[in-house]
Amino acid sequence: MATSLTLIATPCTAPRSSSTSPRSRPWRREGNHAAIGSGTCRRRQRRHDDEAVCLDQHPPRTLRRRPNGTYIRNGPGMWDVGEHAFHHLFDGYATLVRVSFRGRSGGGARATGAHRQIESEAYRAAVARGRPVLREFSHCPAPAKSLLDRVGDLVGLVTGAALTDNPNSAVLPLGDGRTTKSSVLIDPDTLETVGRFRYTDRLGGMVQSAHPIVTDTEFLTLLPDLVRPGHLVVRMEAGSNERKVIGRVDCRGGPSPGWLHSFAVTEKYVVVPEMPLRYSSASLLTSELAPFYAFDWVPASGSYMHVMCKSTGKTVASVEVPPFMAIHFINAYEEEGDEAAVVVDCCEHYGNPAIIETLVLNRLRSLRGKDVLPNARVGRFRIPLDGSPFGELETALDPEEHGRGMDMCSINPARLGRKYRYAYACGARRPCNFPNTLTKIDLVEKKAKSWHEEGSVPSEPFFVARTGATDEDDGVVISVVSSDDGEGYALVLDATTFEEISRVRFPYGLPYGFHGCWIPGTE
Ligand SMILES: CC(=O)/C=C/C=C(C)/C=C/C1=C(C)CCCC1(C)C
Ligand SMILES: CC(/C=C/C=O)=C\C=C\C=O
Ligand SMILES: [Fe+2]
Repeated sequence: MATSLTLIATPCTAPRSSSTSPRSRPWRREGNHAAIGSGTCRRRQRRHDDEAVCLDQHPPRTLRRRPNGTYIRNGPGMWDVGEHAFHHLFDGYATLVRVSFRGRSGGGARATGAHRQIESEAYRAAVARGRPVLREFSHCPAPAKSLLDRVGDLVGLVTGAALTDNPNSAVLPLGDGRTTKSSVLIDPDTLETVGRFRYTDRLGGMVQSAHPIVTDTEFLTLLPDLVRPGHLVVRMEAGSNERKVIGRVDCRGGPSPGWLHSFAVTEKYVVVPEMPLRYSSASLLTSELAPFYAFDWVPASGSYMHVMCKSTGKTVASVEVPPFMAIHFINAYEEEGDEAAVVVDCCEHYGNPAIIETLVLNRLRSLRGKDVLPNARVGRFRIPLDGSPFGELETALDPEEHGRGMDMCSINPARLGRKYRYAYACGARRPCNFPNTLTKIDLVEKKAKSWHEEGSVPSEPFFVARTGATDEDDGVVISVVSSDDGEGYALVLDATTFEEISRVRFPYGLPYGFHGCWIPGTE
């Protein structure tokens, strides 16, 4: 049986029934894929199946770092449907990109690539009707005209059926090697949408963190509770379809939970962030946009970090912290001793939600070369475990090291929840309106090394360890790049030196995308 993968719908996981089997629909490539970096829309028709692509020559010293396996990346690749053009980067219908590397001992190497739309119900309905039908990140469908339809709309909002199931953020292989969890199941070879996941529990959860943490043994995620403001921390064992509640964290500020795109874990704890960018219940109920789409920015509500023990479900620390704005958490670890604490790192936007507006598509397309990317840093929280009411937030290294911009991070997964040294992220070479470098951040030396190519927009640098590696940075970093001329390639960097090993050219432009995963090949 082919390995299946989980695509985590962002963030609506409401299971939907479907009358047509996704398999019965031939794949079609509607709309266009706009490489946001170049601002061009490439309308060349392409089959979804493999296109021959070549690996550039490798300098001999890098041969032992040649990857062997498949990289799959997800992201919002289609921003136009019918006459409708989406407004925000996060609205686009999910597009998968796959690059399969076949390293050969003693010489050559080959790689093939493919891309394909995910057939979520949101995507299928939009294609069928020639306009978006469900609520996307920045788009609310027009309210129904008749009273009956309005009742239908309200039911849709309450049950979550009106919210998107467009899974445009992450793609995760489940640790059980058996099957996949979450809303959309993907065949990693053909990228075909092969089914939908149904939880067997009754936790509901219209909305969940876009970045569940998946290991060989478990799947951890957070479910926001908008009725009694708080978060459920839930766990699903590998091989099970049933999420179980570990515990609940009550919100300390605001009328609703903070947006939780991602979160962090240590070996013993789950860290639940609560930032002032909070779900807008009014927006969700009235289907009207809030100042930040589905969110309000409520600085007066405060910022907090909660730490829950994974084994007991008890909240062992709940501290107020300086205001913060973070979409992505990098990693966390425990510090023992007299001053026991949990250290949590994130891509922090100086407590400023402006990054959300920066990602509006017409700004990305029209402000190229203008220095309008808001500053960001590696924000390091220290959460004391001695009952103190406050936690600290400091800047982990001089942000000039990464051009005062940073987001879209990865680490060596072997360091998850443990003390670590290296983070990989997209950084900035200014002036720019979007992260345009790949950066390797050394959190011990407090230095960064960067890769940059004029006019190119690289996506998240994804770390893949070398088989048998023991050093934290022994491996490669993979990123899919949209180049200035609208073309696209997958880039492989040596994670130690951060020098280029190879690039795999796609014979056509690729859309910008978000997060990827790695499926090791057979040796
Ligand atoms: C891709 C990414 O980073 C974020 C995407 C976020 C989405 C699609 C969020 C959607 C929504 C909420 C966060 C709250 C409920 C409404 C809805 C618009 C589905
Ligand atoms: C692309 C992005 C932030 C860039 C900031 O500099 C965030 C994407 C989030 C999706 O997962
Ligand atoms: Fe993300």
